[in-house]
Amino acid sequence: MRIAEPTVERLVQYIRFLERCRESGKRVVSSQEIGDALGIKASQVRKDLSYFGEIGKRGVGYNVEKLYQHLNSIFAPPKTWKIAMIGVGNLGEALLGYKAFESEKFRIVALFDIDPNKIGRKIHGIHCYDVEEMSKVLNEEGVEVLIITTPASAAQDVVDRATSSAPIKGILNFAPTALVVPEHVILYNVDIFIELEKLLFYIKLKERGGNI
Ligand SMILES: NC(=O)c1ccc[n+]([C@@H]2O[C@H](COP(=O)([O-])OP(=O)(O)OC[C@H]3O[C@@H](n4cnc5c(N)ncnc54)[C@H](O)[C@@H]3O)[C@@H](O)[C@H]2O)c1
Repeated sequence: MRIAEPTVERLVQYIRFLERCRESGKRVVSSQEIGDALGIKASQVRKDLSYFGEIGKRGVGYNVEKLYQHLNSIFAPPKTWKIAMIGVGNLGEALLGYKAFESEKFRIVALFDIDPNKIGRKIHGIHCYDVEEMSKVLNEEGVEVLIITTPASAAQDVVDRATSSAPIKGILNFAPTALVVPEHVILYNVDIFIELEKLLFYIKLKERGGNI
């Protein structure tokens, strides 16, 4: 089943919101409440959730636990994805310090860098290896996903080396460069500046009453 990217983003938001509901002991939630908390129309929430089968009753709301388990089962197969990060500079370290990485669904098991001051050290509790050891470590650890936070100039080379020597399935790339990856690898680019440009564009559009 092909799910549009904005839908996937909303589903992730629903899961996060339901996590908060579970933590606070809330048992039932309505599409209106979910929508209000996330700034999404209740009709959109109902549409998204009905897409995966009827899991709520009209007028009664959704059982938080059931909906949470249901949405999670769409996203995370019952395994912990092993991730390696390549390039542990300012951005890499900031990401490693981000609480969301403490998850049952994925675990960063190895870091790689070329900086002798980082190699052999633990950063946020994770061992940093020499990038030259990448092939060996990726295979030993069973890494399937890479996060690329190297300078743009180094990204393609590390990706080529990793994908040609280990069974990598997906790459989350932060380096501002158009990476070429083998067909079996899913590449996802994250660029905060593109997001910011988009935001500024829409602010301008709104200020002009919808006209460019
Ligand atoms: N996508 C975004 O929104 C976003 C935001 C900020 C930065 N960036 C990009 O993320 C990347 C990292 O930014 P930063 O500020 O952390 O830079 P940084 O210079 O602080 O860190 C880069 C790290 O990569 C290491 N490195 C260099 N060459 C390497 C190689 N061949 N193999 C392994 N490691 C290597 C360096 O030693 C360093 O630790 C850059 O490409 C930057 O443009 C993206």
